Amino acid sequence: MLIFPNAKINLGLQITEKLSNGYHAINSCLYPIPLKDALEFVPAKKKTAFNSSGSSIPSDGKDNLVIRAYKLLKKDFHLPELNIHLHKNIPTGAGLGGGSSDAAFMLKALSDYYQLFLDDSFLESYAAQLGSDCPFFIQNKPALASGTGTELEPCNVNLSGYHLVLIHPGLHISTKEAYAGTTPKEPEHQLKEILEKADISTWRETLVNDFEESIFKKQPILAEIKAELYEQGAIYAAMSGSGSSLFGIYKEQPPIIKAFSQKFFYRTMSL
Ligand SMILES: C[C@](O)(CO)[C@H](O)COP(=O)(O)OP(=O)(O)OC[C@H]1O[C@@H](n2ccc(N)nc2=O)[C@H](O)[C@@H]1O
Ligand SMILES: Nc1ncnc2c1ncn2[C@@H]1O[C@H](COP(=O)(O)OP(=O)(O)OP(=O)(O)O)[C@@H](O)[C@H]1O
Repeated sequence: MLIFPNAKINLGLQITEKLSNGYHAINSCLYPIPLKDALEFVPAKKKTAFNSSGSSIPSDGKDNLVIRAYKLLKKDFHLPELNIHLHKNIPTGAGLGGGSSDAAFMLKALSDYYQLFLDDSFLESYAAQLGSDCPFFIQNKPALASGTGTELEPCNVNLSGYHLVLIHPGLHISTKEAYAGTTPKEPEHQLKEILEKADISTWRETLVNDFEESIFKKQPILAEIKAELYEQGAIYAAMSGSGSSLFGIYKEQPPIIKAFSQKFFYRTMSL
């Protein structure tokens, strides 16, 4: 079976409280974008084997999230051994949810391929065990995430027809460290109101990623990239997730920003 896990961007990210378990309560809209990995698996005659190609995956000392997703289902359902290949296109540690997406797509694909007939809420409960961003990729539609990010409700925001510029300057930011550097606070604006009622031209003033303040202080290049995205005509620009990717949303296909396209991961896509 061959599948194409896509990435996400965050539209707004409000960090509202530090929880007793060390996690943080957030409000954020997760929005799918057409930047994809490729993931293939076939039944194996011998023990399960995993290999990957494309961009590198820094080891975090644990199994790859694809394997962790497979083991999670195998524990509860009788699944055969597999040969698995993952081709990475989505930069890691980039705030794009690439690993989370790979894991969620693996759960969905195994349920389909082996006819487990697991519904979305069941799959989301498995995904939540793999990471805060994982459940979103089960339904993979614009969603308002709250709690630690695993509580999802549909978000009626539609960016079809707009163009996106995505820049990853190659800074791998640990999500854990990013959260540790923030100061939780009550949000000034209701995310749902901004996204579902306010015109996109107002987002620049109200749609904030709370990670930016602390991360931009440590990595000023990120603030420079965001400013240049606006300089080039973005209606809205921000860092995605805990970074370090930045994105700009444009009405028309924007010019290539050569200063960045020649040295960073740089993609433009239609939404
Ligand atoms: C920044 C976001 O990507 C926004 O979409 C997510 O909140 C993070 O999702 P993720 O990368 O799947 O994060 P996880 O792998 O679940 O958690 C990594 C680490 O980030 C911190 N973490 C994560 C989520 C959260 N709501 N509060 C946290 O403090 C915890 O220290 C956790 O150990
Ligand atoms: N299939 C995978 N793809 C990418 N990273 C993986 C994968 N499996 C495990 N990882 C580990 O998970 C870490 C985070 O991966 P992921 O790409 O989800 O985070 P991210 O890009 O920072 O997205 P976000 O911050 O939005 O969650 C990587 O640094 C890597 O060590």
